[in-house]
Amino acid sequence: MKKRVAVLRGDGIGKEVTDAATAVLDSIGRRFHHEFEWVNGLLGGEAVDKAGQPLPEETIKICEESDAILLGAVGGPAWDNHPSHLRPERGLLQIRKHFELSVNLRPVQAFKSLLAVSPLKEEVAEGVDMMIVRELTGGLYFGEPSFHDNEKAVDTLVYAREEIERVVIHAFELAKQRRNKVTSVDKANVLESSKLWRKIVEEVAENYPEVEYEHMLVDAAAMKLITYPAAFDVVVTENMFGDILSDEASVITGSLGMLPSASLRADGFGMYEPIHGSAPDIAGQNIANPIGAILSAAMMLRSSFGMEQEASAVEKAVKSVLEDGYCTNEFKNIGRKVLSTREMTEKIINEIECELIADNILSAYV
Ligand SMILES: NC(=O)c1ccc[n+]([C@@H]2O[C@H](COP(=O)([O-])OP(=O)(O)OC[C@H]3O[C@@H](n4cnc5c(N)ncnc54)[C@H](O)[C@@H]3O)[C@@H](O)[C@H]2O)c1
Ligand SMILES: CC(C)[C@H](C(=O)O)[C@@H](O)C(=O)O
Ligand SMILES: [Mg+2]
Repeated sequence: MKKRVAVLRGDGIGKEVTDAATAVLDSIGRRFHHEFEWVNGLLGGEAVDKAGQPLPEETIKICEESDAILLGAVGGPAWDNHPSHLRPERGLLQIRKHFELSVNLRPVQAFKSLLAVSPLKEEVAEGVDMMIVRELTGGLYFGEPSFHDNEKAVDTLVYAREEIERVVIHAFELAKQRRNKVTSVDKANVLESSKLWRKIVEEVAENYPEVEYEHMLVDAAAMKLITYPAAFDVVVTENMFGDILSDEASVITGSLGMLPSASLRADGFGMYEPIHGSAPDIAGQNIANPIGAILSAAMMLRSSFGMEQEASAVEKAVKSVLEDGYCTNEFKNIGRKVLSTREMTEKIINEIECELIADNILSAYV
């Protein structure tokens, strides 16, 4: 199968981890006889510098002509004082909005081999397998008016029924394929938007009698997420709560660098990116953890291309390298074998290609 993928490496470690993800997918291509055509586009700070805007028209065109989008991360101190329309993060919000990527899936899984390095007690992190479903194109990030001057600052939190319905339905559908439980997180004791959110969750739930659901206020959810994370199956929430809770949940896995994500349009078109940022503190040092980006690529294989076996091969390779005791720099000082970004990527590729050699030997005898 031939697939064309728009690659938006972005800024800082975004470039390093995206290179890792495409290298891993090239090895999947070799093993399963697929051809991935990578088409680079500018996004974020580099796009501001080279094209005068964080999301150039040319990038939109490249993405429109592709089967999926792979993204690194954007931002960095060089652009922190730019006006809002020239901030790298603005480009990210624009691309999410342009492609109507309203459902953002952020799976959180505790790898057994990393349980000992999670800041949480082993018995708390053990068995965690949750899916955070974050609304991605509404809420505070996009509401108007939005401005500040020296005396006043305004952000607007707006949600239309349809925006809430589609993400909540997605969450209940996912729960049906998982453990039949939805936790809807809101702030309905204060926010009007959360009151509508809660009402819609109850309406949708009526169509899913087999799915158990609960409402949880976001402050309590933030606490329960790290004290009793195994209790969560599908967590559905609005844009900003989902942003914050998913970084918090990454702690369960041991590192922010571990978490992947998929941002999906209603017709299945998707953009795939790790949940972390451009990490200026470690950029350019070849020490970033590429696993979040590599697992995002696996989500792309499964969700955009229907390549289940290929996605599993990536996930299996990641798991196996972690089980062999390897890790990246943020896990140093805990007695594991520390690899650079590129070395970790090569180890994962070796795992994938070992299986290729095994397949070849096997087919020679069959
Ligand atoms: N999707 C995105 O493009 C995205 C997401 C979050 C933040 N950002 C942007 O990134 C910039 C930096 O933000 P920040 O520092 O608050 O958040 P960050 O996620 O970039 O980094 C937070 C901390 O986690 C560490 N970290 C992150 N990813 C890692 C990885 N793969 N391996 C090892 N360690 C990793 C960093 O070194 C840092 O200490 C800002 O401009 C922000 O707006 C972009
Ligand atoms: C960079 C920022 C706009 C972005 C967000 O808040 O959505 C990031 O934190 C993320 O989680 O993808
Ligand atoms: Mg975030």
